[in-house]
Amino acid sequence: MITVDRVRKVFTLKNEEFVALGEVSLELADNEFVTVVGPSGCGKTTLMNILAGLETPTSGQALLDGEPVTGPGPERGVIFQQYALFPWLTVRENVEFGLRNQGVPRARRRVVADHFIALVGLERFADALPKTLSGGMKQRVAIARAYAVNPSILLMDEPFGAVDALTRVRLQEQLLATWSRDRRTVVFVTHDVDEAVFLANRVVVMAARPGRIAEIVDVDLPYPRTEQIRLSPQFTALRNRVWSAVHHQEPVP
Ligand SMILES: Nc1ncnc2c1ncn2[C@@H]1O[C@H](COP(=O)(O)OP(=O)(O)OP(=O)(O)O)[C@@H](O)[C@H]1O
Repeated sequence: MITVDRVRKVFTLKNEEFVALGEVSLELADNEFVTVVGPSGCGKTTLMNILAGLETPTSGQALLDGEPVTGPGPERGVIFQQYALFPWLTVRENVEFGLRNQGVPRARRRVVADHFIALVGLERFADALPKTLSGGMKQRVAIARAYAVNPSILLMDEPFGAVDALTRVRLQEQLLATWSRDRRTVVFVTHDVDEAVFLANRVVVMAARPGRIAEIVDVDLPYPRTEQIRLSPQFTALRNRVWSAVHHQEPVP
């Protein structure tokens, strides 16, 4: 279980304090798929960085199964938009990297890496260096690399932001297929309300100034999420509800 317990994050810039996160509290059960949406600057990335152990809260804490998060850990796979690949390693070597750290034997590493490279549709580029790939392709390598080490928690911050619309739908479907086969906890930040509703069993809507949770919407649509579900009136109703929670926020005086 992930617990966010009264987390506050204040940044100080030129002696001015900026409250990126007010008191945010949230509990995520194991194997939940939670998406986080909200206007720019509402603290989504700050929250993810705190869960990833890359940033410490000013007060309050994040806990994993009751243990405070004090840094990154192998049980948390991180896929952030800015999360860079190693430029001197090929696609396959990048995907194998975490497995190598875990001491997985060479032959097994290759099988696992090739499986996830195929899952993101990059078989033909397994021996290529990152600099020869487009932004969206690099992001797919980062996804394959995170999946390969099989973390129990996936933290994804706008992972599909840089990919084209068609690839995006394909990656959404693959992510859900992987998650359905092999459930794990996913926290997924997006700007895209449709994506938030399509993927999640709960959508956390955040508001800005100070960053806080505005509303949590349960998405009681069955999995697998099919195109039929995407086109259903229930989906549209939920999407409209999340949309208005994001776009019609009362400014804080
Ligand atoms: N290291 C930092 N120093 C100072 N201010 C920061 C820092 N990191 C974030 N902030 C500020 O905190 C606020 C929240 O930033 P954050 O990146 O978490 O928002 P976000 O919801 O992810 O935004 P976006 O959707 O635009 O990525 C922003 O106003 C940002 O300027």
